[in-house]
Amino acid sequence: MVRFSRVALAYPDPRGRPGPAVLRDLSFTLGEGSFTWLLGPSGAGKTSVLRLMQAALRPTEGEVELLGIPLSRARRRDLPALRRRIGTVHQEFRLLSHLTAWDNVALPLRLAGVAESTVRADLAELFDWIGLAGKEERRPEELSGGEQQRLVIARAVVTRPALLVADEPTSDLDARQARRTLALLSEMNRQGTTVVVATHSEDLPARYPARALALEGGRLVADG
Ligand SMILES: Nc1ncnc2c1ncn2[C@@H]1O[C@H](COP(=O)(O)OP(=O)(O)OP(=O)(O)O)[C@@H](O)[C@H]1O
Repeated sequence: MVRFSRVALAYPDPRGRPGPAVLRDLSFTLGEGSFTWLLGPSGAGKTSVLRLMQAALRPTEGEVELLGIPLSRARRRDLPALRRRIGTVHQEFRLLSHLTAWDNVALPLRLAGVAESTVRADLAELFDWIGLAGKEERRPEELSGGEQQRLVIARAVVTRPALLVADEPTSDLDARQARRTLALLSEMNRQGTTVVVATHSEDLPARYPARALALEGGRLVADG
């Protein structure tokens, strides 16, 4: 499902030359249907790993294979189709403020050309699932932080991605909302989606025991 083989990553410096390596010699495999925590202090490289998992970047060295596709061999024009099979939940919500809750979640389906009758049926079910039935016409600013985050999760899973990647999805939420968000992610996992969640919280992984990859200085320092 996800395979990193001796991956190194360096961002370009302001002159376009490779800067220092922020990921080094990273190798691991995540099986289909697995749930994985990605742990490590700020700057350890968690977001960079997730950006590789979203096919938003290619590694400087080594290979990243996503859903059976090695990024080194993927053509640029094939990447959008691959990215559509990967759901992402970011630190910042990135909801579109001028659209209603309903239209934010409907957007990925409408962009994919899904019939409006299917959109209606799928979204009605999703709004129930995230506990936002009755708030479909609100704009993001009229929802609480926890509600907005659940909306982001609905938007990430509405296309039924094979892989769901979440970067600090609970960092701005209180403990109750954080647990609720995690419950949605683990429910997706129980239904077969491969899930990866980056966090620097120690509390959440203790609550949802699963494999944990720990990064420090761009290297894998623990896997268990
Ligand atoms: N676009 C970029 N250009 C240059 N360097 C970057 C870029 N993005 C991240 N870095 C550097 O890469 C290293 C790893 O950053 P990354 O964001 O992956 O870590 P992180 O573990 O997700 O941190 P945090 O928990 O603070 O989000 C850091 O030293 C950071 O400064």
